[in-house]
Amino acid sequence: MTETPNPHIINADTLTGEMRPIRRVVLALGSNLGERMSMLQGAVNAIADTPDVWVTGVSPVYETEPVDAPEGSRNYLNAVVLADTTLAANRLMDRALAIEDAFERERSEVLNAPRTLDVDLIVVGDRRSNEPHLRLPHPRAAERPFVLKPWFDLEPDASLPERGPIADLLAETGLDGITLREDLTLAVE
Ligand SMILES: Nc1ncnc2c1ncn2[C@@H]1O[C@H](COP(=O)(O)OP(=O)(O)OP(=O)(O)O)[C@@H](O)[C@H]1O
Ligand SMILES: Nc1nc2c(c(=O)[nH]1)N=C(CO)CN2
Repeated sequence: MTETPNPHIINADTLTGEMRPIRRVVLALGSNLGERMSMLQGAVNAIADTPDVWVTGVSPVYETEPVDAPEGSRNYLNAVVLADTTLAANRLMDRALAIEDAFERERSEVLNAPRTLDVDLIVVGDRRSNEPHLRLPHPRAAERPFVLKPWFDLEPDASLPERGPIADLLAETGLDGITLREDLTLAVE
Protein backbone atom coordinates (compact mmCIF):
# COMPACT_ATOMS: atom_id res chain seq x y z
CA MET A 1 0.00 0.00 0.00
CA THR A 2 1.41 3.43 -0.87
CA GLU A 3 1.33 6.09 1.79
CA THR A 4 -0.24 9.45 0.99
CA PRO A 5 1.76 12.34 2.52
CA ASN A 6 -0.19 13.74 5.43
CA PRO A 7 -1.14 17.35 4.58
CA HIS A 8 -1.51 18.16 8.27
CA ILE A 9 2.10 17.51 9.17
CA ILE A 10 3.77 20.83 9.96
CA ASN A 11 7.28 21.34 8.75
CA ALA A 12 9.64 21.38 11.74
CA ASP A 13 10.88 24.86 10.82
CA THR A 14 7.52 26.40 11.52
CA LEU A 15 7.66 25.01 15.05
CA THR A 16 10.85 26.79 16.00
CA GLY A 17 9.11 30.12 16.27
CA GLU A 18 12.00 31.66 14.36
CA MET A 19 10.34 32.24 11.02
CA ARG A 20 10.10 35.97 10.41
CA PRO A 21 8.85 38.11 7.56
CA ILE A 22 11.42 39.59 5.22
CA ARG A 23 11.33 43.38 5.34
CA ARG A 24 12.76 45.95 2.95
CA VAL A 25 15.03 48.38 4.77
CA VAL A 26 16.40 51.77 3.83
CA LEU A 27 19.51 52.89 5.75
CA ALA A 28 21.11 56.32 5.43
CA LEU A 29 24.84 56.76 5.97
CA GLY A 30 26.68 59.97 6.76
CA SER A 31 30.21 60.99 7.70
CA ASN A 32 31.86 64.39 8.21
CA LEU A 33 34.84 63.48 10.35
CA GLY A 34 38.00 61.49 9.58
CA GLU A 35 38.42 59.45 6.40
CA ARG A 36 34.82 59.93 5.32
CA MET A 37 34.80 57.50 2.38
CA SER A 38 36.46 54.73 4.44
CA MET A 39 33.77 55.20 7.07
CA LEU A 40 30.97 54.80 4.54
CA GLN A 41 32.62 51.79 2.90
CA GLY A 42 33.20 50.22 6.32
CA ALA A 43 29.54 50.71 7.15
CA VAL A 44 28.41 49.10 3.88
CA ASN A 45 30.70 46.13 4.56
CA ALA A 46 29.47 45.79 8.15
CA ILE A 47 25.83 45.93 7.06
CA ALA A 48 26.51 43.30 4.38
CA ASP A 49 28.29 41.11 6.97
CA THR A 50 25.31 41.19 9.33
CA PRO A 51 23.60 37.78 9.62
CA ASP A 52 20.07 37.80 8.18
CA VAL A 53 20.66 41.07 6.31
CA TRP A 54 21.05 41.04 2.51
CA VAL A 55 22.19 44.23 0.82
CA THR A 56 20.26 44.80 -2.42
CA GLY A 57 21.49 48.24 -3.41
CA VAL A 58 24.06 50.94 -2.62
CA SER A 59 23.56 54.48 -3.89
CA PRO A 60 26.00 56.95 -5.38
CA VAL A 61 27.89 59.15 -2.93
CA TYR A 62 26.95 62.80 -2.39
CA GLU A 63 29.00 65.60 -0.88
CA THR A 64 26.54 67.64 1.15
CA GLU A 65 26.58 70.87 3.10
CA PRO A 66 26.01 70.28 6.82
CA VAL A 67 22.42 71.01 7.91
CA ASP A 68 21.60 72.25 11.45
CA ALA A 69 25.20 71.60 12.42
CA PRO A 70 27.66 73.55 14.59
CA GLU A 71 29.51 76.44 12.97
CA GLY A 72 32.60 75.26 11.10
CA SER A 73 31.36 71.69 10.55
CA ARG A 74 32.87 70.03 7.50
CA ASN A 75 30.78 68.81 4.54
CA TYR A 76 29.29 65.34 4.81
CA LEU A 77 29.53 62.39 2.49
CA ASN A 78 26.07 60.77 2.37
CA ALA A 79 24.75 57.59 0.78
CA VAL A 80 21.85 55.16 1.13
CA VAL A 81 21.83 51.38 1.41
CA LEU A 82 18.86 49.13 0.61
CA ALA A 83 18.61 45.72 2.23
CA ASP A 84 16.25 42.87 2.95
CA THR A 85 16.22 41.48 6.47
CA THR A 86 14.47 39.06 8.75
CA LEU A 87 15.91 40.84 11.80
CA ALA A 88 13.49 42.59 14.12
CA ALA A 89 13.71 46.38 13.74
CA ASN A 90 15.11 46.76 17.29
CA ARG A 91 17.92 44.31 16.53
CA LEU A 92 18.71 46.23 13.37
CA MET A 93 18.83 49.49 15.37
CA ASP A 94 21.23 47.86 17.87
CA ARG A 95 23.37 46.72 14.97
CA ALA A 96 23.41 50.21 13.42
CA LEU A 97 24.59 51.70 16.74
CA ALA A 98 27.25 48.98 17.10
CA ILE A 99 28.53 49.73 13.60
CA GLU A 100 28.76 53.44 14.48
CA ASP A 101 30.71 52.52 17.64
CA ALA A 102 33.06 50.29 15.64
CA PHE A 103 34.01 53.37 13.60
CA GLU A 104 34.76 55.45 16.70
CA ARG A 105 31.57 57.44 16.66
CA GLU A 106 31.60 59.72 19.69
CA ARG A 107 28.30 60.75 21.22
CA SER A 108 28.38 64.39 22.18
CA GLU A 109 25.90 66.64 23.94
CA VAL A 110 26.30 69.10 21.06
CA LEU A 111 23.43 68.83 18.59
CA ASN A 112 24.59 67.31 15.28
CA ALA A 113 28.24 67.47 16.30
CA PRO A 114 30.62 66.22 13.57
CA ARG A 115 30.68 62.42 13.46
CA THR A 116 32.85 59.75 11.88
CA LEU A 117 29.77 57.72 11.04
CA ASP A 118 26.02 58.00 11.28
CA VAL A 119 23.80 55.02 10.39
CA ASP A 120 20.11 55.92 10.40
CA LEU A 121 17.16 53.61 9.79
CA ILE A 122 14.82 55.43 7.44
CA VAL A 123 12.17 52.74 6.95
CA VAL A 124 11.93 49.11 8.00
CA GLY A 125 9.12 47.63 5.90
CA ASP A 126 5.89 49.17 7.14
CA ARG A 127 7.01 49.10 10.77
CA ARG A 128 5.93 52.15 12.80
CA SER A 129 7.62 53.06 16.06
CA ASN A 130 7.69 56.12 18.29
CA GLU A 131 10.12 54.96 20.97
CA PRO A 132 13.10 57.27 21.66
CA HIS A 133 15.40 54.33 20.85
CA LEU A 134 13.64 53.67 17.55
CA ARG A 135 11.45 56.03 15.56
CA LEU A 136 10.14 54.69 12.28
CA PRO A 137 9.85 55.98 9.68
CA HIS A 138 12.75 58.31 10.52
CA PRO A 139 11.05 61.57 11.58
CA ARG A 140 13.39 63.92 9.71
CA ALA A 141 13.93 61.97 6.46
CA ALA A 142 11.21 63.80 4.51
CA GLU A 143 13.05 67.14 4.85
CA ARG A 144 16.52 65.80 4.01
CA PRO A 145 17.66 65.88 0.38
CA PHE A 146 20.86 64.14 1.49
CA VAL A 147 18.67 61.11 2.30
CA LEU A 148 15.96 61.49 -0.36
CA LYS A 149 18.23 61.97 -3.39
CA PRO A 150 20.46 58.89 -2.98
CA TRP A 151 17.33 56.87 -2.09
CA PHE A 152 15.58 58.24 -5.21
CA ASP A 153 18.58 57.15 -7.34
CA LEU A 154 17.96 53.56 -6.22
CA GLU A 155 14.16 53.54 -6.02
CA PRO A 156 12.55 56.41 -7.90
CA ASP A 157 9.03 55.09 -7.22
CA ALA A 158 9.49 54.68 -3.46
CA SER A 159 7.25 56.37 -0.91
CA LEU A 160 7.89 57.41 2.65
CA PRO A 161 4.96 56.09 4.69
CA GLU A 162 2.58 58.90 5.73
CA ARG A 163 4.62 61.47 3.75
CA GLY A 164 4.17 60.32 0.16
CA PRO A 165 6.34 59.63 -2.90
CA ILE A 166 9.97 60.54 -2.36
CA ALA A 167 9.98 62.16 -5.83
CA ASP A 168 7.42 64.70 -4.52
CA LEU A 169 9.30 65.22 -1.25
CA LEU A 170 12.48 65.83 -3.21
CA ALA A 171 10.72 68.36 -5.43
CA GLU A 172 9.81 70.22 -2.22
CA THR A 173 13.26 70.11 -0.61
CA GLY A 174 15.16 70.83 -3.84
CA LEU A 175 18.74 69.75 -4.40
CA ASP A 176 20.55 72.76 -2.98
CA GLY A 177 23.65 71.86 -1.01
CA ILE A 178 24.14 68.38 -2.40
CA THR A 179 26.59 67.41 -5.14
CA LEU A 180 27.08 64.02 -6.76
CA ARG A 181 30.64 62.74 -6.27
CA GLU A 182 31.08 60.86 -9.53
CA ASP A 183 34.67 60.12 -8.56
CA LEU A 184 33.59 58.06 -5.50
CA THR A 185 31.87 54.66 -5.58
CA LEU A 186 30.90 52.37 -2.75
CA ALA A 187 31.51 48.68 -3.44
CA VAL A 188 29.27 45.84 -2.30
CA GLU A 189 31.25 42.78 -1.24
N1 LIG B 1 15.24 55.64 12.90
C1 LIG B 1 16.33 55.86 13.63
N2 LIG B 1 17.56 55.77 13.10
C2 LIG B 1 18.67 56.01 13.85
N3 LIG B 1 18.64 56.30 15.18
C3 LIG B 1 17.43 56.38 15.76
C4 LIG B 1 16.23 56.18 15.02
N4 LIG B 1 15.17 56.32 15.87
C5 LIG B 1 15.68 56.60 17.06
N5 LIG B 1 17.04 56.64 17.02
C6 LIG B 1 17.89 56.86 18.19
O1 LIG B 1 18.56 58.09 18.03
C7 LIG B 1 19.80 57.99 18.70
C8 LIG B 1 20.90 58.36 17.74
O2 LIG B 1 20.87 59.65 17.67
P1 LIG B 1 22.02 60.37 16.90
O3 LIG B 1 22.80 61.15 17.87
O4 LIG B 1 22.77 59.44 15.97
O5 LIG B 1 21.09 61.27 16.04
P2 LIG B 1 21.59 62.02 14.86
O6 LIG B 1 21.92 61.04 13.80
O7 LIG B 1 22.66 62.95 15.33
O8 LIG B 1 20.34 62.89 14.44
P3 LIG B 1 19.22 62.52 13.44
O9 LIG B 1 18.39 61.49 14.11
O10 LIG B 1 18.54 63.84 13.24
O11 LIG B 1 19.88 62.00 12.18
C9 LIG B 1 20.04 56.59 19.10
O12 LIG B 1 19.88 56.46 20.48
C10 LIG B 1 18.98 55.82 18.36
O13 LIG B 1 18.52 54.73 19.12
N1 LIG C 1 24.50 67.32 5.07
C1 LIG C 1 24.18 66.65 6.16
N2 LIG C 1 23.77 67.33 7.24
C2 LIG C 1 23.43 66.64 8.37
C3 LIG C 1 23.53 65.24 8.41
C4 LIG C 1 23.98 64.56 7.26
O1 LIG C 1 24.07 63.31 7.24
N3 LIG C 1 24.29 65.29 6.16
N4 LIG C 1 23.19 64.58 9.54
C5 LIG C 1 22.74 65.24 10.59
C6 LIG C 1 22.32 64.49 11.79
O2 LIG C 1 22.32 63.17 11.63
C7 LIG C 1 22.64 66.67 10.64
N5 LIG C 1 23.01 67.33 9.45
